[in-house]
Amino acid sequence: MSKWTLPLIESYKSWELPMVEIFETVEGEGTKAGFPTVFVRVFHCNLRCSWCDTPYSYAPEKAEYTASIEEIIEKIKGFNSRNICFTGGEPLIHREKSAALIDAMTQLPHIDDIHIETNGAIDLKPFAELRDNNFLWKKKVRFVMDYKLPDSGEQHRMLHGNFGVLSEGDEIKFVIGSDEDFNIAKEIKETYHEKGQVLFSPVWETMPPRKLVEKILSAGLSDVKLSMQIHKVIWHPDERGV
Ligand SMILES: Nc1nc2[nH]cc(C(=O)O)c2c(=O)[nH]1
Ligand code: SF4
Ligand SMILES: [Mg+2]
Repeated sequence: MSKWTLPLIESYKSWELPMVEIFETVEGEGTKAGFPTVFVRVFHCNLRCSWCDTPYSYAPEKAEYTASIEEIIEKIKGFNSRNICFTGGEPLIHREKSAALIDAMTQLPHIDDIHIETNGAIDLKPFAELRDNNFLWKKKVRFVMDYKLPDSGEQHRMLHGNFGVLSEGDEIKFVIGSDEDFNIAKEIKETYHEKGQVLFSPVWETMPPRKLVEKILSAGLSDVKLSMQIHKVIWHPDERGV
C-alpha cells in the first residue's frame, strides 16, 4: 500500500496550486533535450542554490497566479507537445497536490512522457509508490533528480535514500561548477547510484563545457551523459518562458 491514495480526478480537479508559468518550448536538458515539451512551473522551493536560474519561483518573489488542476490540464491540452516537464521551484513540494496534478497529467491521452525536475531534497518514496501501483504512472512518469553539490551550498540537504527508489528510466543530474563538485559527483555516483541515467551538467557561469568533457573522459566515466542547457544557447540565458 502506498502512503498516499489519490482520490478520483473528479474530487481533486478543483485543488489549487501557486503557479509561475506554463509554456511550450523544446526541452533544453537531459535525455529529452530537443523534443517539444510543455513546461509546467509551480511556485515555491525548499532550497536556495547559489547558482539558481529561476529565483522568480520562490520567496521573496510572489506566485504569478494560482490555478486549479483542471485549469492547468486545460492549458496543457492547448499545446501539441507529447512531453511535459514538471518543474519549479520544486514541483513536488506541494505533496498530495503535486501527486494529483501528475495523476491528471498521466490521464491525458496525447501525453507520452512526464518528467519531474526534483531537487534531491524531497522524499521520493511516496511518489515512487504511487508509480509502482499505477499503470499510467509507470508508463509515463519519470524522475529527473538533481544531486546538489558543494558549490550550490545545499549538499547537506540531499536525501541519499532517494537513489534507492529510482528506476531505469529515471535520470540523476549533477550540476557541476568546480573541480571539487566534479570529484564529489564522481564519489556520490560510485557510492549511491543504482538505476537511472547519470547526467553531468556544467554550471553556465563557472564551468566551461570543454573542461567538463575533458574531466569526464579522463576519469573514465563511460556511462555518464553530458547535458548542456541548449535553451541557453538558443535564447539569451536570462530569457524567461523559453
Ligand atoms: N527549454 C528549457 N528547457 C529546460 N530544462 C529545464 C529547465 C528549467 O528551467 O528547469 C528548462 C527551461 O527553462 N527551458
Ligand atoms: S532547487 Fe532548483 S529552483 Fe530551488 S533553489 Fe535550487 S536550482 Fe533554484
Ligand atoms: Mg531546473
